[in-house]
Amino acid sequence: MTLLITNIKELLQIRERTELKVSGADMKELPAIKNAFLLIENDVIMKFGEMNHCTNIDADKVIDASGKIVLPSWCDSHSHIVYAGNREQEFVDRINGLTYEEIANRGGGILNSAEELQNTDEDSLYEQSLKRVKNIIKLGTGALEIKSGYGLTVDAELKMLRVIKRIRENAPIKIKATFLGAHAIPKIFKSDADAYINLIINDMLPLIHKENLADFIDVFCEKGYFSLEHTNRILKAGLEYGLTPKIHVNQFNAFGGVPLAVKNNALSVDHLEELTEEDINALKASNTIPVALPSCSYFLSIPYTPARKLINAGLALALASDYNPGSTPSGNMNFVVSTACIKMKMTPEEAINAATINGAYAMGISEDYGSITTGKKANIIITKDIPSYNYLPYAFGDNHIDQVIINGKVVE
Ligand SMILES: N=CN[C@@H](CCC(=O)O)C(=O)O
Ligand SMILES: [Zn+2]
Repeated sequence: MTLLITNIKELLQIRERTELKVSGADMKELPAIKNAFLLIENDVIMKFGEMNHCTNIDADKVIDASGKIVLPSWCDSHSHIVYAGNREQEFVDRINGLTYEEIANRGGGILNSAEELQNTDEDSLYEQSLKRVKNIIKLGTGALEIKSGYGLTVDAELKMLRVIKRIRENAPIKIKATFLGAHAIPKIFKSDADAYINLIINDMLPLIHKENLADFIDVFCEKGYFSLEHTNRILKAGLEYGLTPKIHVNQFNAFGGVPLAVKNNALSVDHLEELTEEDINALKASNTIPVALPSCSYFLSIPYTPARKLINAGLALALASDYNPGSTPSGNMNFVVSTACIKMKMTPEEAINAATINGAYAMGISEDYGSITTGKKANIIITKDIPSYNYLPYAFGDNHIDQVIINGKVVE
């Protein structure tokens, strides 16, 4: 099956297969071809170039993209899209003056979602979550990382990870799974956090390994959640089972989590609303990619990750949604890209790089996803007729997507 897209106003994000991420000043460049074509064979990008080279191509299906921009689909490297119910009451409580921290301290927050998930059966959890996944595919997401972390018991963490596995088997997009048993300390372990950490290491990890349910390990390294010592123990235990670290760090407080993550060869460090010079220096000497989550900052009214500081220091930066019921009830990567431009002063080129190739890097899949490259997976966004790619983040409230192609097939 071949699919030919012709008369593309601008084909964005053309890269060599060896370019696994884009860093520093290079993020300002978004290699593109104007008046282009793109040929897809089965699920793979076969060929592309200027329209005047589009000769003698006999395709099964042709899409005329006159006036439209074509780019790789979004690679969302941080989500908690598997959850039960919602936390709209906490949203109203925050409007009325409570803080995220106060809500968590009185047993709400992550523990609230955990209780709801523990009481939800696996099929219902799967249905609720798959609906959200289908929704974000229509919004242009073509690769997604999904975390556990709303289970917090052996059974419920396994239930979440099995649901992620079912989504991976049934949704058309690329899915990576992360074990986040260390998302919060359950109430019954409040006065004995070490006992919960032992449960994660001695009970959860071996079972997850046995069923091959996770690619990565995550910890919420934060005051009131998991200390540096806890984080170090859990990451090391995960590494023994072949799970690469990707951690939540510096959301509210910076106290050494970033250098610790780097020491443990973390693939990514996510959040970073707080950031120190020591953190930047640690990242500079590493392959760990920082990941910013602007929708979370927007929703909680907390500081935005200082993107300019990171990029100006020569680092790569990825953007992700953080889709979850508490701090970010949205998985819309178009909003993420706009908000990064508007609030974090990223240029459209930087934001698109951060949400495609660098997002793919933050999931360890940038050899196959995140750019227009011969041989890569044909996961593509075709926009509506828009003046230029700047218009995507500029007109932030509108949906500019006309069609989404996943594995070479148009999503209905
Ligand atoms: N900060 C930790 N975890 C999630 C939010 C969890 C929640 O509030 O349910 C995040 O990345 O924002
Ligand atoms: Zn998160």
